Amino acid sequence: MSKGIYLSSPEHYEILIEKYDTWMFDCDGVLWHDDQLIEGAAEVLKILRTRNKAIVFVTNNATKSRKTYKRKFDGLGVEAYLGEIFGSAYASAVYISSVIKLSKSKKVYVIGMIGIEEELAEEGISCIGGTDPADRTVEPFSLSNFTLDPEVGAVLCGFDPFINYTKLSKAFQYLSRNPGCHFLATNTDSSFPADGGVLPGAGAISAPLRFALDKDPLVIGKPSITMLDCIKAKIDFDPKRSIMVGDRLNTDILFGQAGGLSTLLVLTGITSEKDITGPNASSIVPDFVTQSLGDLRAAERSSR
Ligand SMILES: O=C(O)[C@H](O)[C@H](O)COP(=O)(O)O
Ligand SMILES: [Mg+2]
Repeated sequence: MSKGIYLSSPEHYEILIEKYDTWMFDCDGVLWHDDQLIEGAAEVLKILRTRNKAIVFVTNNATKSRKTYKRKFDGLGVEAYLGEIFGSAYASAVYISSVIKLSKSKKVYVIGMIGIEEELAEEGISCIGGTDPADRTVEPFSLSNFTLDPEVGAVLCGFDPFINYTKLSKAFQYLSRNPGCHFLATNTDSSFPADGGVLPGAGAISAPLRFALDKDPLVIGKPSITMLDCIKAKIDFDPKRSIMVGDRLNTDILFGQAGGLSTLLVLTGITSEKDITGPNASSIVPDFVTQSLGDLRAAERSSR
């Protein structure tokens, strides 16, 4: 089973940089862990910009809006522009407004963070739930205290560290009692690489709802082509001259492959060596593999 071309020499990295005009980067596990930049990542982005490469950031992390991500990049001293940033909260809000075309009189019940609320507001879509303190209760949920809001036309579920039985029960009411209510998920990553280890991801937040409803949501984020459509609506690129750099096989690499891009897997996030070699290797095979994005700094030395 081919396991992708392991890059190791400065020449390898130089050839790779020369070969692609558009570089799409996953964020968690590629550029950073939480607020800790991965060594060399910022330098590599600088090298690519000096080589006139197009840069796109594509994250399934729905906790932040594009504007908040721009502030995060600024705070970390990493050059980035709002138009380069695509998060699953943004893609979900665009999907609801432009594809579903949810009436402006309708609302979205949100399981998730302020990133989703801000992107929905940008699209002129009202929402309830989300960061509402009333939903963050530890009190048991009772239907006697619940009134279904007839204006809720969609439930959008993203990463929510305040997940609880109340949030799940309210979402369950909207989805089980209104057959026309859309069930959407920003992404279904099972876990994510945090600073210091791995934590349950957005997929672990929506899993109880999927089980209770015996129904899967429409997933907006990687590997869904919906996320790529959102990028294509804003950025022209030639998939044959583009590469997707990610740390997760079943989101980032599948996303790149679905879009006809080349793919580079880095081992600084979720995927480790044992996932791509040996008897239990995944059937998802990236084009290229390297330990860390920072390895591409070596290209500079070979081009001197
Ligand atoms: O759990 C999540 O929401 C995602 O796993 C996490 O945020 C991944 O973000 P990405 O690696 O796509 O930047
Ligand atoms: Mg990642």
